[in-house]
Amino acid sequence: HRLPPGPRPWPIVGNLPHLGPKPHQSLASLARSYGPLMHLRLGSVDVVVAASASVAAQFLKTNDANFVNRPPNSGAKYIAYNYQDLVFAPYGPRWRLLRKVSSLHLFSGKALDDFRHLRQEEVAVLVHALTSASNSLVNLGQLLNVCTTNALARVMLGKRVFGDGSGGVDPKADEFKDMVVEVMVLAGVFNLGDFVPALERFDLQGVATKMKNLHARFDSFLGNILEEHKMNSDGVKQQNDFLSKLISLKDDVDGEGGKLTDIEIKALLLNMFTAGTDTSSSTVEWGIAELIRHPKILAQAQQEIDSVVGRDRLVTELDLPNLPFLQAVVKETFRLHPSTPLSLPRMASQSCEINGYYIPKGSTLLVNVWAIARDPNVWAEPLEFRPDRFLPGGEKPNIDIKGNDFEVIPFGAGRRICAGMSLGLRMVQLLTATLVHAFDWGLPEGQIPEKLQMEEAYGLTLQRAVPLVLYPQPRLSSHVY
Ligand code: HEM
Repeated sequence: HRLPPGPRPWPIVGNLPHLGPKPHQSLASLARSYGPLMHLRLGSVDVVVAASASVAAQFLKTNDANFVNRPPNSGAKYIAYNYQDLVFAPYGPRWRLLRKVSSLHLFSGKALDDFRHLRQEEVAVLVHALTSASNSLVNLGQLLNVCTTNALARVMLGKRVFGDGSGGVDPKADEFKDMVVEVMVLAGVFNLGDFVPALERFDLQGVATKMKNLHARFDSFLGNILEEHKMNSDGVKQQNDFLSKLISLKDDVDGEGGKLTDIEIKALLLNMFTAGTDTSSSTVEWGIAELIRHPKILAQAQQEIDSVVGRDRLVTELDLPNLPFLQAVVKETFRLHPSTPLSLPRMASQSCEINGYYIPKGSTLLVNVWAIARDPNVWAEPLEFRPDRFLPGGEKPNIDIKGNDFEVIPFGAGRRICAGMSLGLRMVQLLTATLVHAFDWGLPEGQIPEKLQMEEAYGLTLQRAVPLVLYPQPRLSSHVY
């Protein structure tokens, strides 16, 4: 029963103080002392941390069946309708049903193709908004977030949720993004009550209270949408959007219990709107920031798109397979800036052995995807932004980022891999390609590309500490805008 090595725990709180303000960074530096498979004790909970590709593969491939559940946590309890959602559902028939319904109507190849025009329309709205602002500074992350949220809303609800379609800033959109970011910040807090049961009722960090308040705001937003939808769809012919399909599911189509309760429907919408908006928009924001720091790479990406698409129209999703350099830029962005640096936690259903070490039943597994993708034993000059490492002749020409090659797993891996990977990847590629092709980017006066701030903020998702603020300068034929 030899546990993996790790730092010595303090009484009661264990290794919680070791996590510091940015746990993915602290855990990466601890792994440099203790190795890629580490054991920590957070309060009374055993936690194991995987920080190399081969250790992650041991957990998420060889032993994936033992790690298909997520550990109990206050976010699932207070925000995600007490585990009635997809992200935190216990592995079993209800998880399978929620995942199947989402895959079929949102993420399958057919669903993605059916809704391609909606994503492209929303991206065109964003381009229009950026063009109108071309002599002034824009907060790129904010506008990207409006775009990803509206694109998702049109597929899920059949309509935008924010703005008048001009792509400009709507105070409601700001509030919604803040709510999503707050979910990620709260879900990223290592809440004492989750690890020291005796302290749970005192809610010392105030996390549970904030979660309950935030849940109430989301619930009222989602409850209104659901009621409105039910009223509008009464007697009218079947609508094509995801929510209408969820509402009209019938009982037990295939013996797995096909009908969803109102709570399950709201919980699923909550999952998609939180997991599927800021993850994609902030990845694009990081990518554009890297390209601004690397003008030669930006020029090369623009040249590729110009030669495939020309300068008389915007990029479409159908162009993406013909843009290998752009795809390499996106891979490199996901490598250095994975949206969820510690993935989402998993839990050992049974005790098991990994690399000769004992992993106790009930242990929480954290996979440090951020550290894995910067591992100097696997990547040459890991901190450099070098997309050509993914191209023929580079160090990792054939690697994909879809959970098969453990050196870079921004979407996780195994049975509980990101449900929205296909959509997230497409949206990030389309947005990055469009922003690169349609604009040159100017920095505010006094800022220079090499010195652009690249600090990370705290949270379950990787936000920029300083938002990217830029002057967009159109570079295509004027009729395109
Ligand atoms: C940049 C894009 C995205 C990234 C990097 C990302 C990353 C992740 C990661 C790391 C996980 C945990 C996987 C694991 O446990 O192994 C996850 C789960 C999940 N993601 Fe994403 N995600 C992205 C976009 C999306 C989108 C667009 C949606 C939906 C609209 C979505 C919905 C989900 C859901 C529902 C789960 C839970 C799956 C389950 O527990 O079965 N994600 N995502």
